[in-house]
Amino acid sequence: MAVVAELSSSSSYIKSTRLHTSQLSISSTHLSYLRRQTFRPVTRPRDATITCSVASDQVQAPIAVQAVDPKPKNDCYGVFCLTYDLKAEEETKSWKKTINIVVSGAAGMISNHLLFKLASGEVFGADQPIAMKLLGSERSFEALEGVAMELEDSLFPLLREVKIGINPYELFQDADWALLIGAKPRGPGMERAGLLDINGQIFAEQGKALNAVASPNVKVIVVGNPCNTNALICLKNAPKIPAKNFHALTRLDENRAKCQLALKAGVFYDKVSNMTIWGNHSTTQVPDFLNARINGLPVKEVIKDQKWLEEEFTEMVQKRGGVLIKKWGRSSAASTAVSIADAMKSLVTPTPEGDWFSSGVYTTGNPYGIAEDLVFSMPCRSNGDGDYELVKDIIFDEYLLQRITKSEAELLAEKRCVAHLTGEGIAVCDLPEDTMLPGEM
Ligand SMILES: NC(=O)c1ccc[n+]([C@@H]2O[C@H](COP(=O)([O-])OP(=O)(O)OC[C@H]3O[C@@H](n4cnc5c(N)ncnc54)[C@H](O)[C@@H]3O)[C@@H](O)[C@H]2O)c1
Repeated sequence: MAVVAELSSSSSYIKSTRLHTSQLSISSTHLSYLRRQTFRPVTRPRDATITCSVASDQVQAPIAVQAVDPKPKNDCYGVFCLTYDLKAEEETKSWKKTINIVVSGAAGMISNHLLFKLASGEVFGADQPIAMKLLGSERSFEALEGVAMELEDSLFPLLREVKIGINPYELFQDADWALLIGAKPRGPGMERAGLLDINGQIFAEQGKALNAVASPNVKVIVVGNPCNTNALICLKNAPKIPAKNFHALTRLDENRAKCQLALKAGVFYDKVSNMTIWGNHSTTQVPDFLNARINGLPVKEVIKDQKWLEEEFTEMVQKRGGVLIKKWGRSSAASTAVSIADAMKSLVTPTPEGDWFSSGVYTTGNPYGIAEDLVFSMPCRSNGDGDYELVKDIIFDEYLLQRITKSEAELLAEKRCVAHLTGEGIAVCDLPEDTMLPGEM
């Protein structure tokens, strides 16, 4: 049986293509084949949609390719303007509904690793189509095009749509996930308060845009620093979205802590579990060796060197980012991207029995006595539906409580410093000290 694909919107498109059924099936490999071999536009298309009609067990003819109204500039990028008709595909029950993922700072170093992991299916699985909306700054627009070109050339079967732009209100439309990475780095001589203000404004604006146009159950992971307070600003500006849906990324810190414990204990790092990072993603963060386990045993039963745990280990995790900059000449990007993918996977797959993961989440209602209305890294578990709950059976000692209190004080001060961005009045900046981000020297 032969099927026909026709494009009618523009003479610069291939007008008609005949395919044999052997070339068409519902597998991602074949969809990739179709994209590669059949529907490649002659010039960059902006005004056509391809509709594929396929049955679950066999291909149904014909494949109709419909012209649609011209789309506004940047509505889709290049080959991704040739979108498959997902409704028809969903009828086959072979493909899941497309997930809309927004990535801000998409032309930056972290995104350069992350986007390709997401598009390959690593987070959501090999049968989950995704659409990517890439948000950049005005300055990075050309670079965004470069990123989109690389995504085109990667021929990812699961990547159904790519949009690039600089307007969050356009790109956040119906977002299921928002990975907010884009932020300004702290410049020479800039006070931490200055960084809080300059980046806080970005996250206030993006919170408003999420509130206006994203899916009401969008999951938001804030990576751009200072990420805890940026996440707080973002959620305060998005009252329609549950505060619980906002996360500040502390997974990289958790991964670093696991690695150092494994190294000291002489075991492979998959033997380290129950690792909590408490508090702020700054040098006041607290890697919790009291509750962590190695081979199922409390860390302190395996690593008996309390001084190393309290001093060397803690400081090593807190300052790992700075040491890496010294070696690399730039901040960690690949391992940060890995940790973002880990953080997402932790929310969409059930947490292994007895284990947990760290994430900077909203403190209101927390069982640990941490001040309410902050975004604070705490131990979480998920049943894989995108939501999480805080872990209850945690033990504390004086050392741990003292450290947590210090990080809490820092976050309370950061919150006062951005009151003008959270709708809580006039900002008063009395930061206890100019602590650094883990990636600063
Ligand atoms: N939470 C963590 O664990 C962690 C780890 C590493 C880095 N970070 C932070 O992540 C952020 C990004 O790091 P990177 O290495 O990718 O930086 P980068 O400078 O390579 O990229 C940042 C990108 O964001 C863009 N950008 C700036 N303002 C924007 C805005 N308003 N909207 C959209 N895009 C905007 C820039 O043009 C740039 O392309 C930094 O704030 C960094 O401190 C966090």
